[in-house]
Amino acid sequence: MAQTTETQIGPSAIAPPASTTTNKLPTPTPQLHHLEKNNDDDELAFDDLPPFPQNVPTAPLLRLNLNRLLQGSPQEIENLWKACRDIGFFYLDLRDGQARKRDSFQEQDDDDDEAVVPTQLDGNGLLEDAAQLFSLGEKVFRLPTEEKQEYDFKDRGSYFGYKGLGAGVIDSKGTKDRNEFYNVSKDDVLGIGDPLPAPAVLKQGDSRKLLESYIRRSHAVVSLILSLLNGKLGLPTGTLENLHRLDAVSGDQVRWVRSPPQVMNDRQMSLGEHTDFGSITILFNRLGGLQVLPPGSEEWCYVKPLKGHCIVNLGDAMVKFTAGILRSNIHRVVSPPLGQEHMTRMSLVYFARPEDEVVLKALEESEVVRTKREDQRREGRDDEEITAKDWILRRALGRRVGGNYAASGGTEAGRSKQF
Ligand SMILES: O=C(O)CCC(=O)C(=O)O
Ligand SMILES: [Fe+2]
Repeated sequence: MAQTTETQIGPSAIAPPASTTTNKLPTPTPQLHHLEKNNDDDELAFDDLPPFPQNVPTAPLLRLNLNRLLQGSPQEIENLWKACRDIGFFYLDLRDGQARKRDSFQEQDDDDDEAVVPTQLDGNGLLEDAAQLFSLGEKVFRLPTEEKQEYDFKDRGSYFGYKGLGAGVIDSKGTKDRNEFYNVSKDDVLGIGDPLPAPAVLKQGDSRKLLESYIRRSHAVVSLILSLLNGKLGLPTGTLENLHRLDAVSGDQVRWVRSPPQVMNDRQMSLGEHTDFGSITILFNRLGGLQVLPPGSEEWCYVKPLKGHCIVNLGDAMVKFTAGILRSNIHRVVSPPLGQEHMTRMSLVYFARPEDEVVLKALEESEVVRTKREDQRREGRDDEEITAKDWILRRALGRRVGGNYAASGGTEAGRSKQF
C-alpha cells in the first residue's frame, strides 16, 4: 500500500555554528511580552537525572493545562491561540487531563446521556505510555547496528523505519547528523495498509498495543488542539479535524531520537535547524538539548524539559493552512547543557500530519485566513500548493545523506540562514 512503501527519515537538520548562542545580544521580542518565565519548580524536575542547569538561556514558553483546555477555559484557549501565533511552541501539562464527557472534538453518537464516555483523551495515560515507550526505545537502539540497518527504507522511498547515526545531514554542506531515529507509522500500527518489516521487539503484541495506545492518545490531544484552533480561526466546525482523521492514510508517526554524548571539543548540532513538516508535534523530553530560536531573537534558547508535561509545537502545514497566521518555529537539538552533557539523550515524538491527499493551502473559509491570503496575493506572494504526502516526502528524504537538501526547506525560508 502506498503509505507503507514510503517512509520518512526524519527531519534532520541544518547546522549553523556549533555554539549554542551567538555573541550578539538578543533583539527585543515585543510579540513575546505575554510569555511568562516558567518557575523553576523542583516538582517538575526529573529526579533520576542530573538537574537542568539554572544558568542557560531558556525559552519562555507558555505552560498550558490539558484539563483547562478540555473544560473550554476561555483564558486557556486564548493562551493557546497566542502561543500558536507568537512562537508555535508551548508546554502542555498532561497531569489529570482526561475527557469525562462527550467533547465537541469527539465523534457523536445518538446516545446523549451524561455518563462517562470512553475516550482516548487521557493525559495521565499518555504520560504512562510515554514512560514505557522510553524503555522500549532503548531496547530498539540496543540492537546491533547491522540489524537496525535492515529497517532503513530510504531506498524504497520511505521515511519510516530506522535512520542510522550520521545518515542524515544537518546543513547544505552535507555535515552529518549525530543522532539515530526509529520511525513507526501510525497506519502500520492501526492496520491501515500493509505492515512494514520491523525488529521483533517492535512486532511483539505488547509493543504494538503500547504503540497503538500512545498513537490514539497523542492523536486525541492533537484533535483537541485542532478543534480549539479551528474555533479561533472561525472555520466551519470540524474543518481541521477532518483533515486529520485517525483512520485515514497519513504520514503520522511515532519517532524515537537518540543522541550519544559528544566529546568536549568536537561538539555540533545532533539534529540541525528545522521546522516540523506536519501539523502538530507532541514531544517528550527528559534531558535538555532541544533549542528554539524565538522570533526576533538571535539567541538560541534551550527548552527545559518538565516532568508531567509534553512540549507541543506546530509544523509547516498549519502555517500553510492559515497563510502564516500560525507559526512553526525553527528548532534544533544540541548537546545537553552542562551537567547533563555526558548522558545519552533520547526523546519521543508523535508527529501528526494532514492526510496524504490533503492539499496544503490556505483555508479561505476562514475570514481571517482569507483576508491574510488576499493581502499576500496583492503583494504578489505565491504559495506552493502541494499534497501533504509529497511535501513530507520531499522534506524528509531531502535531508538524508545523498538527498536533495536544497529542496528540503520548509516555511522557514527567510527566517533560516540556511535557505
Ligand atoms: O529531540 C527533540 O527534542 C526534538 C526532535 C525534533 O525536533 C524532531 O525530531 O523533529
Ligand atoms: Fe522537530
